[in-house]
Amino acid sequence: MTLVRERRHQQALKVSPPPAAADFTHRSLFPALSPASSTPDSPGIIDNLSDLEKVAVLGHGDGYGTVYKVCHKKSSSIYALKVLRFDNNAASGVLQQAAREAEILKLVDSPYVIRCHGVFDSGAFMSADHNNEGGGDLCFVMEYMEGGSLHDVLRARQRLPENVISGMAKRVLEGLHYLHGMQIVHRDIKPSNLLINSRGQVKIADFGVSHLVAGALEVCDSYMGTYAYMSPERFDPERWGGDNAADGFAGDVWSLGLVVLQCHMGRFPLVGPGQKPDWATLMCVICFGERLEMPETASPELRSFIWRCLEKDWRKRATVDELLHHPFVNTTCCVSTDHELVNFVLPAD
Ligand SMILES: Nc1ncnc2c1ncn2[C@@H]1O[C@H](COP(=O)(O)OP(=O)(O)OP(=O)(O)O)[C@@H](O)[C@H]1O
Repeated sequence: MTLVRERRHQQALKVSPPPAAADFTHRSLFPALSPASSTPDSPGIIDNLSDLEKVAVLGHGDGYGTVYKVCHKKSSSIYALKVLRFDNNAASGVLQQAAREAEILKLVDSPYVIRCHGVFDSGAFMSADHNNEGGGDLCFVMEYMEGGSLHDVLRARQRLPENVISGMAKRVLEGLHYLHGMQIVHRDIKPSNLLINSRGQVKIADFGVSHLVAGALEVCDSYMGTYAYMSPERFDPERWGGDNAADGFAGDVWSLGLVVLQCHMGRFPLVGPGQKPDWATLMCVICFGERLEMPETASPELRSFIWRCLEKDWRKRATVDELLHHPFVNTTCCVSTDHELVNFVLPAD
């Protein structure tokens, strides 16, 4: 409990940005990202941000980011544009996060992970909305996911039926399998980072806190993502033997298990109904509490799946490979097809 007492002052659900890195400035970040790149199968090559027209605001991130629905004027294709705005005082941790997201997005190419069609470092796009205070924008042109996030779906539907949960879980596992194969640990799997399109495809988004396990992009070990979905070994590495390398993959599995349980229960599972998950409560439940009781309303397959994900000792927790063979995501009659999933998520008006 000493740890709880020591850290009780940290009430926010977000980890603070890492300390400033001496050599990480606007100068070293932005030139590395220009010019924008387009993938070969993008519907139209996006040469310039002025090719895009704002259609609507899709959502806001943690204070630095806004996501717009945009139209590519030449091809009439629709994209999502995530704009991260920095002023001259932007903390270097935020710049690191943005650079990390850009670098990782450039590497990934999977039907289970959000596709990035280009990264721009211009201030032009936001200049109509904001006073130009000498800062800059980092803009990610991403595929547009019409169904929004799983967070939006849960807000509208509360609980999801098991076939929809298993269909979603299977797709997220495929995405994690791909990312982990690239030595990328996501570190922030949560409902608002799982997006759904009009074909019923579920894709992993938001690489702000992702982490390449090996290689030059391993820039910050202490920046870890949202507390609420954080595994015991990431919350309290000393007690649970976290070492920031091997356990990283297991941490993504824990987060997926919590998301799956939340989809079944219709609320965040680690605190009581209506209770806010503050830091101290989460610490107690995740690091010191007993293993969660599996809900009796769930099928044996679902209970077993969640049980294997929420094993507190990361060395005994299921791997993504094991879970891909689990009956919960492999019983044909129970796993929703893309068609069933999209009908549930995007019901006809
Ligand atoms: N590619 C996309 N297509 C459609 N909607 C999107 C897309 N990307 C993001 N959104 C919407 O915009 C919202 C904000 O996304 P953003 O990535 O900025 O932050 P977040 O994931 O909600 O929060 P955080 O900053 O904590 O990660 C999402 O919750 C989602 O509803």
